[in-house]
Amino acid sequence: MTAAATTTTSRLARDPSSLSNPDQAHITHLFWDASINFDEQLIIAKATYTVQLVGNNDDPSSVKNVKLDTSHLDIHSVHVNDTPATFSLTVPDHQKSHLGSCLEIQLLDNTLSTITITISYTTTKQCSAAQWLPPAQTAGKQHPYIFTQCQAIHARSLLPCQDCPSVKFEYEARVSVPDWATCVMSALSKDGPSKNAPPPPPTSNDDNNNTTTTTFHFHQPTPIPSYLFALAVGQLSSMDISPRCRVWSEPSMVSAVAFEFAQVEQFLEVAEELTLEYQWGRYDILCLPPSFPYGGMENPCLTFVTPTLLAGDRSLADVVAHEAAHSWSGNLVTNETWEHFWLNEGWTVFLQRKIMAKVYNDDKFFDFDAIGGWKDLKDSVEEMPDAYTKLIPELGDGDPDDAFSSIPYEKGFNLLYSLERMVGKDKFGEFTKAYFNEFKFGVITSEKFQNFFESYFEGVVDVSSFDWETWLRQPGMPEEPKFDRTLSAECEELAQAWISLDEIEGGETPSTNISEWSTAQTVTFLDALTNMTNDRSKPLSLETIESMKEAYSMQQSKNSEVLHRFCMLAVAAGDSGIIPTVIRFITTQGRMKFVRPLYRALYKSEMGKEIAVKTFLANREFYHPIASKMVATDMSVGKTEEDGESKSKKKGISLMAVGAVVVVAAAVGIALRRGKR
Ligand SMILES: CC/C=C\C/C=C\C[C@@H](O)/C=C/C=C/C=C\[C@@H](O)CCCC(=O)O
Ligand SMILES: [Zn+2]
Repeated sequence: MTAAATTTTSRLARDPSSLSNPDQAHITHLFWDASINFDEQLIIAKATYTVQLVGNNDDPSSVKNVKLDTSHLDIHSVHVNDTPATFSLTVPDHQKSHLGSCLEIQLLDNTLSTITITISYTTTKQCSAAQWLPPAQTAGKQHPYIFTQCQAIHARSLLPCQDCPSVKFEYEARVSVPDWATCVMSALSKDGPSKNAPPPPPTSNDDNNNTTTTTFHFHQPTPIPSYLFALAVGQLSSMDISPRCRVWSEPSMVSAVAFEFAQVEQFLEVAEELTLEYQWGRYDILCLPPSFPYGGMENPCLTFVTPTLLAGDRSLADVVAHEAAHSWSGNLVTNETWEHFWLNEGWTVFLQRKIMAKVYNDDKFFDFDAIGGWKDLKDSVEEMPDAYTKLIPELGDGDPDDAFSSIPYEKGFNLLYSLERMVGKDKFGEFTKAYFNEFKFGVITSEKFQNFFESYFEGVVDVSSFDWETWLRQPGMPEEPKFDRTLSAECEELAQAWISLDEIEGGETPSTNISEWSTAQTVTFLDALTNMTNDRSKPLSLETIESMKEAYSMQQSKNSEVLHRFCMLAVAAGDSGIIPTVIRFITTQGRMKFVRPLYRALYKSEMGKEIAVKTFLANREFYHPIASKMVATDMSVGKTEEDGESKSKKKGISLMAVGAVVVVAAAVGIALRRGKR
């Protein structure tokens, strides 16, 4: 490990998203002993932490307490060095409920620099990190399922921790589950004959409920921040796709998942050429049930992905390239606080585009994909408050989930792209390797990044003209770079042709045959068309939408990216015929990238406002708690159904007056998920 590897907490910026005190003490190791109780939908756990005390002037005896983040945990007991300890939980601030309560553990007469803290606790129904799925929400329909999503600050609802990315710890885990289930974690298995083998059923015993259980064992020897702690338990199968890569999913999907992500070994090899050797041993992929709220989550050793990537033709596998790239940017070099999130995501998008350009053997793909990213950036800048359009957002004690958008991804990418253009590709390639090598196992801020860049190029290239201040601290869009539009031109021309048809009465339907186009081309066409309608501040007409349906049948697309974009255009056009398709789409998968804009668009439209609220209320249990919270906020729906109704009524929406079409359409979602198609 390099010097950056040591977490020198005294020099860390204060993290506004955590109530813990890492400047006084930090966790270096966790042993997590947990039992998954599907009947009660809770986790009963004992967490044992090795904690290094720092204190004032490096005097451990000055540390009076250790403060940990928790959220809705039932804490049963706390021991310090095997002796019962006094602890208290602060009352959560309702204005900042995402921060949870601080667990303060008193240290008495301590002179040791390293102590052990053991906490017995149980999670509760309010655990925002976990979604407990009933059998009906799984592909197999036989058994329940649980999965977690901790980024950004949900780990505290799963275990007491220093829920700030600046604190990195190794972990070991022993997880007891029903004997039909398999447990996977963001770690290496200790159960197989070798660490690479799928775990055989390890030990069996009877727990208190007389259910036969199996215990799985894991270790994560590379220190991780709390947001990368992850777990899934369900009926799972696996298939090897390379010596270090295996896919996991419910049994009926595993071949499809193996086919879709077969390129992952190649992604890793290209990423290694761009950065440095892969550090995590294994790179496995878990394809989750459809309510997983993100495209992918870079949990170390085990990326989590949404099944909406299963297009059947590998056309959406760039999300896996993205998650694989996080093995360096984010997981190895980690944003010190969430205000520097762009360093996780901007770098990851940059590496992802380099990887895909190499895999497609086409340099021009880099700009082609960046053009799509530019549109996402524009949309986010229009939608988000100014404070969140800065690359270093003013997060304060606001909820990081509220600040999440494409901005850190795409503005961050464009900052790196401008730097690359300034110094040249070759030099930037060398800088990339130097950067990951310097900060691996450590944490990074925007200031550290700027300093490292400037000193790296000192005397080599004049980089003094780069306007860091505007890039990092000013709101809004950066200046648009001159992207190479060779690959996008045809897609943009077709979009222009549809706009012309839309504007000229009796015009000709464009004749371009797109049946052989790649998904990326189709998506670029739809993005360009959306951009053009936004620029002229007028949606497409109903006639144009009808002609598009006839020409391309995108309303029936099996590709989630294509279907999503077409649905957005049709809703904006006021096409009530698209509503059943939209409802089916937003009630059979819970990926926020698709679900949130569609709910918002429906909610904004005259035809869809009541439908949106009613559909959400009828299906809210289907969504992961994070998605449910975000959609509810987007539509000002309250926490409970009654609350939602009263809030909606205050906004002038009568939920009683929902038409038959709405009820039928909402039922479609439920029936489809129950497999009644
Ligand atoms: C500037 C914002 C500051 C902090 C926010 C950090 C995390 C926020 C949070 O809401 C978690 C995000 C997790 C993202 C996981 C995966 C994404 O790459 C998915 C992107 C969308 C998709 O493809 O579905
Ligand atoms: Zn990412």
